Amino acid sequence: MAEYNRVSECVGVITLRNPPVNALSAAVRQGIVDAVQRALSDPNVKSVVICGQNGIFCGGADIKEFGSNMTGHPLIPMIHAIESANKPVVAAIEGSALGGGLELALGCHYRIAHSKARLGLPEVSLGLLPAAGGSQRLPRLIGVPAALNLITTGRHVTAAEALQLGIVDQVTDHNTVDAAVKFALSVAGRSLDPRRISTHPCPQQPDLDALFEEVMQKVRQSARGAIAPIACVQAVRAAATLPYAQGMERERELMATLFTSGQARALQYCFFAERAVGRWRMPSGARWDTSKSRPVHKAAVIGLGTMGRGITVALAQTGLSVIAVETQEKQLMEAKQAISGMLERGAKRRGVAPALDGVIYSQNIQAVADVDLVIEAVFEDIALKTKVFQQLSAVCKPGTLLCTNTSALDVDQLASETPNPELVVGMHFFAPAHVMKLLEVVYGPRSSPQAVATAMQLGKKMGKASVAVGNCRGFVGNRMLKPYIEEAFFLLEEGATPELVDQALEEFGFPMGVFRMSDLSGLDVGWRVRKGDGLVEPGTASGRFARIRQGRRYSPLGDLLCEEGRFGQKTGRGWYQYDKPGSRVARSDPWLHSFLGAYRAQHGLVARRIDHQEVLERCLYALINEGFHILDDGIAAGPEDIDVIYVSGYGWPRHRGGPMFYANMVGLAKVLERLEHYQQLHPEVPHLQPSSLLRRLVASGSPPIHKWGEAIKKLHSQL
Ligand SMILES: CCC[C@H](O)CC(=O)SCCNC(=O)CCNC(=O)[C@H](O)C(C)(C)COP(=O)([O-])OP(=O)([O-])OC[C@H]1O[C@@H](n2cnc3c(N)ncnc32)[C@H](O)[C@@H]1OP(=O)([O-])[O-]
Repeated sequence: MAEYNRVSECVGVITLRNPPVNALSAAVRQGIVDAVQRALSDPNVKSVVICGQNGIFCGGADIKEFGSNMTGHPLIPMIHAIESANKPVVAAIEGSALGGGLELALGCHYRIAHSKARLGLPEVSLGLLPAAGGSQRLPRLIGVPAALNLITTGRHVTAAEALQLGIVDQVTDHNTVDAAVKFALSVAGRSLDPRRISTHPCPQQPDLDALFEEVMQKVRQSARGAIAPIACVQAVRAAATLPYAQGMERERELMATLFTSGQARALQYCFFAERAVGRWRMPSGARWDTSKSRPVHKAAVIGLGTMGRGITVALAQTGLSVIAVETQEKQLMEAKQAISGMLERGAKRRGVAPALDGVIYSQNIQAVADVDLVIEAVFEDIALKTKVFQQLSAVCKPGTLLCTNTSALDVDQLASETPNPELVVGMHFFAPAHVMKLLEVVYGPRSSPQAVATAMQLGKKMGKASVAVGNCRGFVGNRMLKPYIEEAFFLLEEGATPELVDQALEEFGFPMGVFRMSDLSGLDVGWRVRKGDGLVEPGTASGRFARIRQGRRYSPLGDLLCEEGRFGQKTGRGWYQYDKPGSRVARSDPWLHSFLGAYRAQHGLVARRIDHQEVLERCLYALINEGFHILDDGIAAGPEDIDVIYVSGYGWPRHRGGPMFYANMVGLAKVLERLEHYQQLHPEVPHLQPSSLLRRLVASGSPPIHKWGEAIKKLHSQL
């Protein structure tokens, strides 16, 4: 797991070998300890180089070990042994040096990085802190402000930035190990005292208290309840104020509280879930590893509204050539200007040239004749989309993949309008499409595995968290959102205010509560859908029966607001009021409160006191319950798929792992019991009726989330 060789007569080279990222497993740690001992005890060896195989230095501690009882040689004394060695040790950093990998490099006396390498301490994103001395060495090396930035954000820096910050001593464009060996030879015999970072004091910093106070405030605000970023600040503060040994003790204490926390478990679950969704599978048995994607060199986007523009930018930024089609000249010109602006701003941020020439604009759908893939992003109207699909089928070369960016329409119905339904998939982007991480790739019963593989591959290329999901109303994300929003409406009827509901959800960790979110996305969107579903009726009727539609409880509150022209931020009025249309600062609206009072009086509803716990249970458990239905229906392949969708597209707090992980943490029996409780109180609300999968999982002993897959399979086979 760590190979030892002697090169150039007198340099001991230790190579970490633990594919794919040379994580510091127990075997690797033992290998390093043994190899260091060998190098130090060999009188012919004058200096040592540590590197990693396959072009990657080290991805850090082995995260898979965290779930079990960690055994083997601990990391901290291993790094200490390297730092206190009496021969120079040089880290040769290729690929990545992350977390424990960078901490290992910081224990070395010198660091040489390849120009393409990335370095960082991303432990915070796993709910941890750099607890192998990283929180104590990095501030000593690069100063408190820069270390705070890196450790609290977990961001990866380029080799160039690492050089500028003083993290590495040299950057090379050539073979890093050769450069490190050469370097190691050149420093052999030099005093190592100034190179032992733990012996340095932290660089002086004026107004240390004010700095920490300011950073702590900022971190608390952005952490939204996550505890690791706060512990990271506390650990760096220890580095700045305490001698090294005491700082290490503080680092250990803080890590101990984080390590066993539910948040760390949730964040590490998210890390693996994001990778697991790439290994997609369909109910037909088609899978990621047996389905070959098609190459996509040229793509087209039809319809250049908000979504189409974002999709065009996302495609162009991957280096594809894109034909952007909009039939109206004025809209085309406006879209061109907007897309160019987005490309320019994005390129500036990333320090690259904007891909302006990659986009060709056209008013004519014939222009897409030779593309490999089309993404249709016209208005959400099945008749219009059907027409576009029929045109595309006539125009495109054989084999072109036809994708629809719909948020809820029937992908299979669209597919049936084309001569080749196997070439049709949904690509559900989230606004703004060039920014939001999530992409739902929707397969219908006739979509070919190759079409799914191609859309998933393209999503990956665009840097999206792509999740393959089955075709149903709302797919996964929006289908689960429906009961969540409905429960929020019902809570208003029963006595809550938008402020109370939003506060409960924001304290839980959502960036915005359901009402602030609706105001942002526009209340008219849901109104249009409800009208299409025949749910909207004139708002004059009163009493309980006026609130039953299609046999189930219905709240017309959202419709009534829309009838008043209150569409949210864009009209300056919605569930809140805003200074002017388009303004983002939501203020409580006395009109809304008296409107709610009058509404309750009209319908004979008596407002009662509703607390945060009820808000969370009603909204979140209703959403989770729908997640169980989705799993039972085979629309999502596993709980990870649902959780990745919610964390990357719906603002679910990452440190709570996603709705299904959260249900697992709360306890399935408790979720079931609360749903049963609310269902008894509200029998006319079907989405509070516990899903049969949830019941079956509880009856089979509530297996842990990583075993649900097996349980679902077994439960299905018993039917
Ligand atoms: C006391 C301890 C203190 C210490 O401070 C704590 C730490 O170091 S905490 C650690 C701090 N370090 C981090 O947070 C770094 C986390 N890692 C990364 O950010 C990326 O993996 C990396 C940039 C390295 C490569 O990106 P890429 O090329 O796109 O590749 P990819 O991402 O698709 O991964 C490929 C496969 O490797 C797997 N795997 C990866 N890392 C680890 C690991 N550490 N362990 C185990 N496994 C790991 C990953 O699951 C995947 O497996 P699979 O079965 O194929 O799905």
